[in-house]
Amino acid sequence: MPITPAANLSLLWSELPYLDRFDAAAQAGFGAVEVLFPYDVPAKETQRALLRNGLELVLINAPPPNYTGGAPGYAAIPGGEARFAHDMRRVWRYVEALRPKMVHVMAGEAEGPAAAATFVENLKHAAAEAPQGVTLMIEPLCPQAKPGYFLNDYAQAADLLAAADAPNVALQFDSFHAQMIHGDAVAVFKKYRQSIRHVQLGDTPDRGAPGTGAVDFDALFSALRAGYDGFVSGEYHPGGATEDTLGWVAALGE
Ligand SMILES: O=C(O)C(=O)[C@@H](O)CO
Ligand SMILES: [Mg+2]
Repeated sequence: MPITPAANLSLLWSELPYLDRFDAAAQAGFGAVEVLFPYDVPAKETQRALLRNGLELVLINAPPPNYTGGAPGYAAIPGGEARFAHDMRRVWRYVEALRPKMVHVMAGEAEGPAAAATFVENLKHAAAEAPQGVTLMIEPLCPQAKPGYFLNDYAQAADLLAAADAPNVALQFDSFHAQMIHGDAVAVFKKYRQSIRHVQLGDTPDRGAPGTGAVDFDALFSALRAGYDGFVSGEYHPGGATEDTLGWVAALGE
């Protein structure tokens, strides 16, 4: 599969009602989209929006459904195993209807060895019950965007992936978080390339569109073209009309 651009419909076209964003993405030329939290509407409605636009769904997040104000996941919370298992049952129902290729499993707010062990066990269980063809993703989130979040470093993610040791658990690389955490998103991409199965784009420090901040996108896109063949999703705050921020789609292919 070549590099395929995708639009994150939780951040792009956020001024439109949720279901209208699918139409806007298709009109802008996208064939693939991702949605962080599709749980506020029945899966059938999202399914219809995908179908009427011929769009492929790349990724959804594992709950919490109440992301705005709710805890950012339970996978790494010691004692939260039952809640995690309950959440995953809901995720699988949405996966069955929407057929995303990937599910980002959110860790939650925690720290220390017990949290790491809990995260690994929960990932193993979820990986064993994931439908064929669905990959579970883990993603380090920077403290500036997600204070207290357990998974906040790419070396930590590599250790967790090694401990989970499952072929359907992989790393989600986000240029915004990688640059904020480690200061050089390109170096992070190259170092962890073998574990990366999904790429998201945003610039620092404000999570703006590619080209508005400090990430070296020329170098990142060269590195992607040199050996990455998955989806590359715009996950940033457009700060205006989304259509005016899509120069990265053409630049990816140059
Ligand atoms: O915040 C990000 O970056 C993400 O990719 C989300 O999946 C977290 O909800
Ligand atoms: Mg991301």
